[in-house]
Amino acid sequence: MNIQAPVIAIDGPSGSGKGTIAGLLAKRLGWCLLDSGALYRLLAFAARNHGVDLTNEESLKLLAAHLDVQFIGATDGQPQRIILEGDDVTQDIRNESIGAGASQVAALPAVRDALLQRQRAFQEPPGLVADGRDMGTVVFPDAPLKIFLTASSEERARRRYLQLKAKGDDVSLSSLLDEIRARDERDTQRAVAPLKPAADAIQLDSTELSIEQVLERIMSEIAIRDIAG
Ligand SMILES: Nc1ncnc2c1ncn2[C@@H]1O[C@H](COP(=O)(O)OP(=O)(O)O)[C@@H](O)[C@H]1O
Ligand SMILES: Nc1ccn([C@H]2C[C@H](O)[C@@H](COP(=O)(O)OP(=O)(O)O)O2)c(=O)n1
Repeated sequence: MNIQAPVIAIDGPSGSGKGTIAGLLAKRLGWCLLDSGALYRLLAFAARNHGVDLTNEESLKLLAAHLDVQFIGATDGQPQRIILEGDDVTQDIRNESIGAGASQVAALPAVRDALLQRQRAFQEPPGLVADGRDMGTVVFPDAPLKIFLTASSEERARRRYLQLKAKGDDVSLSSLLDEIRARDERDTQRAVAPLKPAADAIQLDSTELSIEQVLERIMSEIAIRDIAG
């Protein structure tokens, strides 16, 4: 019998805290981590470097299928690093322009298809924490725990503002709010794998919760389901 490693799927809109929570959970459980949004960001970044238009579905599909990327696991004090074609692009892909490009290429069915198996390959023992938009609905529909993490758009823009400011980026709160709303609109309205909670997802609004409180809520759901051994 082929018993697959369990998956915890964390989906939700930009700035809801998915990446932070997924990274902390993976560390606490000693599980693998899939930052699926990074794949779409990497594709947008690679397309820009190779002069591929973000509407050219055929070329983007080829680029996605051959994306030369390595995820180097988090070590104590160091987050996961992402290497594209030999270069460390961990920071370069974390800006709103690449986020918007990622959202644009992610609406193309051929691109999603080309990245599907690459995402499923992350499902390895002892388990996987996967964050994105369609982890619970499309990529890992059998995940024993699905979280749909949200927060108000104002709170998400505020979080992103503080995050980018701390990195030294020159950003404005009002344009970040506009960008977050535009991305929500594109991600929820697209025809293929739109951002929406799986029927069996637990919806968690983190607007008034700290990172630690969100983590504890999810840890208690893991304990109830007895999925982490
Ligand atoms: N519950 C929370 N309360 C306050 N800040 C948070 C919370 N969750 C995440 N953050 C912060 O918000 C920012 C965006 O979080 P991130 O994990 O990148 O979101 P996402 O992956 O959903 O886009 C980060 O700087 C993170 O530290
Ligand atoms: N599983 C996924 C993950 C991301 N995407 C798309 C849609 C998002 O706007 C972009 C960027 O995703 P990412 O999770 O990195 O973005 P945020 O950190 O939430 O701002 O990629 C997707 O369509 N499906």
